[in-house]
Amino acid sequence: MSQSNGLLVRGLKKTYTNGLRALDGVELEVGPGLYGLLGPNGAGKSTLMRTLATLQTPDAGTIHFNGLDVIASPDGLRRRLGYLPQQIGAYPGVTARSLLERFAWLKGRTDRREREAEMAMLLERVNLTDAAHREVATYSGGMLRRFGIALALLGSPELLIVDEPTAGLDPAERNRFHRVLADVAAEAVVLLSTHIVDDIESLCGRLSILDRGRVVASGTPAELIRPLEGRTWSRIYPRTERAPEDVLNVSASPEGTRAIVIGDAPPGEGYVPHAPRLDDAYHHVLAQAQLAKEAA
Ligand SMILES: Nc1ncnc2c1ncn2[C@@H]1O[C@H](COP(=O)(O)OP(=O)(O)OP(=O)(O)O)[C@@H](O)[C@H]1O
Repeated sequence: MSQSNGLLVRGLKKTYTNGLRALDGVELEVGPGLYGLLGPNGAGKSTLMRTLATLQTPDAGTIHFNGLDVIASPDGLRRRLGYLPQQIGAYPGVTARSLLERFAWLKGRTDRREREAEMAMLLERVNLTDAAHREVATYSGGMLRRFGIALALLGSPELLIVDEPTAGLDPAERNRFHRVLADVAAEAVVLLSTHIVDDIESLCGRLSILDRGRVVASGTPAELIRPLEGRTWSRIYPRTERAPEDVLNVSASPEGTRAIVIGDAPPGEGYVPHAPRLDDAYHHVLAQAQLAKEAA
């Protein structure tokens, strides 16, 4: 990718004052559309998102967005940025409409007609037109998330950063939220951070996996799954039997525990071919990263 197209991150490092190294040389290339950032708890996703959103400064490395040097000119990015943090405030006693209006003012929308037109368009886009006169504090988790998107989209950002958006949402709200994001991604670069693999698999054309402050894999879901094709096997262990722990992935199933292993042949009695999914590739990449760390 050229520096003038999308988000380009090189060698990004951040160590907190307590000595914790949260970013350890992050390399990332994010083009137009929806890009996923996946990683276990503590991998550094939020630190990376806050740094990209210019809310904290890195110790080293570079960030460019559409040719702009973000570290040298954070205000230049802020004008083009929408950021949806993990939590948005509840603002007791304030309706969604009036809160949106206040934020629109802050974004420089001083012309009343323009402001009203943009607000109406955004409320419609996130499906909250009918609920715009309700207090934000009375919104459900899903409505709050969608309202957060409307706030983040004020000023038509070219880059939208979304941190852990669907935790705690019911499936219908989650789908609705995904549709809004996919819609936005038709016109902007959208970076979505989560530890929910299914969200990325169903939404993102490309993704990176972050582990201990480093990007350990990047590609399309199909590219990340490909090395496992024809090499994964599964077996359900009934509750009376102990499932092995040193496998690629273990999960609960109604009949017991499902164990998934990698190998060129079935590892033993009762194993059947398993069609690998992004979840398996994710565990494989993390296990490889752990082995590489131990060998170093
Ligand atoms: N302000 C801070 N001071 C010290 N350590 C911090 C600070 N913020 C985060 N950390 C630590 O940095 C590491 C990365 O945290 P971060 O929140 O970026 O990870 P994450 O991938 O977003 O995790 P999660 O999915 O749990 O939100 C963690 O070990 C965390 O405890």
